[in-house]
Amino acid sequence: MKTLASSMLILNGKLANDPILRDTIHQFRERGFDLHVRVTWEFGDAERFVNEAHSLKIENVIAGGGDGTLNEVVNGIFKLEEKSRPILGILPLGTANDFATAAGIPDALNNALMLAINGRPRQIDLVQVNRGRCFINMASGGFGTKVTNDTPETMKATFGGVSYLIHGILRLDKLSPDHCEIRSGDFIWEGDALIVGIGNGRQAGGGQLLCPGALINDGMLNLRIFTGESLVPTLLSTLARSEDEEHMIEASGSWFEIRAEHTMTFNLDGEPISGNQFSLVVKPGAVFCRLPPDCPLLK
Ligand SMILES: Nc1ncnc2c1ncn2[C@@H]1O[C@H](COP(=O)(O)OP(=O)(O)OP(=O)(O)O)[C@@H](O)[C@H]1O
Repeated sequence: MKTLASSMLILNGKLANDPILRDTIHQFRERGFDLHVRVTWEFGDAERFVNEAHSLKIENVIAGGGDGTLNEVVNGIFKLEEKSRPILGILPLGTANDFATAAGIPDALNNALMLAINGRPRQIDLVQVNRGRCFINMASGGFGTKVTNDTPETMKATFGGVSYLIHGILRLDKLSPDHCEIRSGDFIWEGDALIVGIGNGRQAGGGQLLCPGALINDGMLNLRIFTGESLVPTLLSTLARSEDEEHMIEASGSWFEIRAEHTMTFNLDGEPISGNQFSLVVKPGAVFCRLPPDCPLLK
């Protein structure tokens, strides 16, 4: 008889007491699933739990939270020796869940948990930044990043994903474009970037479709730059027409380098990183992830 694979759910502590989640986990255990749960309290916990799962030889590690929790779990997995990396599962419980949404992970808790435990594992790319942390979904810079990083928790709790947009519009006057140079192979661009999206996945910042053609198993990154010196008119036209070619630059490559004279902030799956030089390199097929059969992010 085939034994069920063991799984560890690494749950963001903000969500630990949700009664529906508690019920769902109990139901899975009653059905015979070997499901361990660990709850984080702060940054760093998720990675420690990944290490624990690895030493217990647990097959599936499930990120239960938003994009930030997913990023921490992915980084924990990436640091392990490639051959013994556990399989990633995703239980989207955050405010935005940008990666999970674009990947077609079901909203219903029990369906998402079943997929995370039993779905078909697919080999997907990660992206390493400055030879350090990885992201699975997207590096976004400029307007979108400032908004995502500054959006207050109370606003997220009240308005959900839309709060990023509301908060951004409320503080338009304080935002300015980033002057930078971006290159990859033959591609080189220098100018004022309003928003920079470099995607393994497709959307960031609570539903902003920055890299609509990106795939997570093609060994490539998709770049989209929204340009403009005058923030308000450009932003408004960009929001109104997503195919505004005059203000949009696109490229793809297996790596990108970005240089800026001033400090720029990039948001890697929800976690900010600041500096004036960034190198982004695809790590092809770095992790196995359980995804829906019709996942739009797979080629
Ligand atoms: N118990 C906790 N309470 C508050 N924050 C926590 C806790 N445990 C971990 N964290 C931190 O929460 C951040 C990740 O949050 P996560 O992305 O999962 O949720 P979110 O912000 O609601 O989601 P989203 O990014 O989709 O808006 C990480 O920086 C992590 O270190």
